[in-house]
Amino acid sequence: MPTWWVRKSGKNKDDNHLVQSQTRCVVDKSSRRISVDKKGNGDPPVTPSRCTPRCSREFAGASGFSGFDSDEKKYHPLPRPSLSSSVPNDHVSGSVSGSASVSSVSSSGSAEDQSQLTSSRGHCDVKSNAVAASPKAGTRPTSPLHNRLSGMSLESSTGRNDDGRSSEYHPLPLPPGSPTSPTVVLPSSPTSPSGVQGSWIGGGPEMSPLGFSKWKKGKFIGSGTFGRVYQGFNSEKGKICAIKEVKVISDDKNSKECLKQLNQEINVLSQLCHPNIVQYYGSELSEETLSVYLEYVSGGSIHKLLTEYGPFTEPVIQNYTRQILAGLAYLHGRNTVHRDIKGANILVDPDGEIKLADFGMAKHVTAYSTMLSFTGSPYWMAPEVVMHKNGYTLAVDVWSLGCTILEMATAKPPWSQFEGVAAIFKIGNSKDMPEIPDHLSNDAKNFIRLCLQRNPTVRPTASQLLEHPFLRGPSTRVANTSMPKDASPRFYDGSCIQPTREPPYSGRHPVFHTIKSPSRENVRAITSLPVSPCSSPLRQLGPAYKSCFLSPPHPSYAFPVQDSGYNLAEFAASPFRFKKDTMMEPSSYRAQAPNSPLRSRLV
Ligand SMILES: Nc1ncnc2c1ncn2[C@@H]1O[C@H](COP(=O)(O)OP(=O)(O)OP(=O)(O)O)[C@@H](O)[C@H]1O
Repeated sequence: MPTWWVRKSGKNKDDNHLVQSQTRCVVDKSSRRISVDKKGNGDPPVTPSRCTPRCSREFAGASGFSGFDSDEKKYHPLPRPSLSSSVPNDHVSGSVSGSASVSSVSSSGSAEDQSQLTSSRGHCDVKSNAVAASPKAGTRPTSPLHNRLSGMSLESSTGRNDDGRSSEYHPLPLPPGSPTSPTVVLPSSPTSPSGVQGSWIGGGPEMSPLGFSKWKKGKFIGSGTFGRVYQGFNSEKGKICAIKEVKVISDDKNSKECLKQLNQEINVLSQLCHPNIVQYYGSELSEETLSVYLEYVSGGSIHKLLTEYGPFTEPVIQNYTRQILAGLAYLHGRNTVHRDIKGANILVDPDGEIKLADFGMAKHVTAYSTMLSFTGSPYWMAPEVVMHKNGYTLAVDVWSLGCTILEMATAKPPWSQFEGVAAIFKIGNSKDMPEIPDHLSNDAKNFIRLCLQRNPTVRPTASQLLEHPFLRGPSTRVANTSMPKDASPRFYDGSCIQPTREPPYSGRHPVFHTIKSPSRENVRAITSLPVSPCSSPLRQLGPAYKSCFLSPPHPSYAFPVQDSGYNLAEFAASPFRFKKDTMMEPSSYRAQAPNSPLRSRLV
């Protein structure tokens, strides 16, 4: 069994070692995720996006728990828990200062992620709703984190304190778009003695009358790189949820990283509402843990299904792919990139409905920003990510989708015959296309090839791919038994709401092609040129590999090689064909000398 497929714990240890020692990339314990941060030096300033009707809600998620920088010298804002002590009303409202505090801690790519997310929401006034929205709004919590972070042990497996008492919880925010969605946002607290700034996650009447969380933690489902997942139960509504939990341990680097990831997930998910994206219900901070409450998807992940039942048939692949794309089109329509699309992060409910999950890597992209961090799971990673170019776009998800389709067809990801660094080389520095199983239809093969084009600017967008014949073929009709019953976003109790920032859905089925994909202008702005191979993790491998740094752009950046029997030109000529971006034409690239200053920071 190839090492990539072994479950996380303890697997690929040798491989991890190899990657870490040779490339200084960080490879997680599963070796399926690599992270390389690059300093955001010289980044253009992030311009806040315009205020939308949902901004106040977004503040609740964004301004609260503001992320953790891996740089130990910097402050690490933590949620401000508990509602126990009083606070003057003027602290409860007003334009949020959270973004400022976030920005102040941002220097790495990861922290920059946070600041971008927050900055984009940073100019909305939440004053008017603040006090009215929550009965608790007139009280300001003290931050038990101050005590906790000075070294308390936080091990508990029950979700309750070891003495049996419940922790104090944050009220849960209502789902996005809720008319009564609370908008209480507290300004950042002064820095605590432990050097941690406090801020508050969300708010809302999701506490029981006694002040305890309505959510009860149930059986353990599984653990990921950044936390443990449990089943949960809403004691008032009788609804099941998934609880993603991270322990808050002071002065623990790992805990901070996990908290940062979970906060990232909260920031992104709290703004999303789509049938093919796992629904965010709320989050709470107790004395010991940060918990995120999510829609429970009982079927498990595509990865799990593949492990248990083997490769999927083409109709199933079609069906799942279409739903994944629907979720991606929605996400990309909000200029948000998932960055970690793979079977393990795509859940399936018992009806075969797909839910994109695990948004810990997701990031909002603005026209003025470039994505600088190198993060994700290597086998599903796009070449431009592997090569750590000066910016990449929503197109990275399309590449990963192509890899996921291959994963569904073969029960293993592309390049799985290669280990660690070798796989990274193959993806980033070869012209090779991963093997596509022969048994797939020509439509399927063509679809995969379109996704796996090395030049991100010629990759079709998610919306464009929804129109591809592969998803419209006869087998789609056979397999299409579980399209979302209702494409409208939903409250956590199942009722539907209309998205505020999205083109309205018409009727019972989503009109996905109306979702506006980011303009090519934006893509240009996002994608900084030239290609900068010097920032690639491959560069860390030393002089022996330097020849690759001066390589001209791959010829494979041209339209992909034709597969026998399928007329790719026909697809290229179709109305939804994407345009080539002349900005990314090979002549636009400038080679960078291998001894140019290294601009990336590998952690
Ligand atoms: N909303 C959910 N409903 C049901 N199960 C879930 C839900 N979210 C996650 N899980 C399950 O919990 C386990 C851990 O998920 P998590 O997202 O933390 O990690 P992962 O995706 O497996 O790995 P990684 O974090 O490395 O990508 C997985 O088995 C996943 O299928």
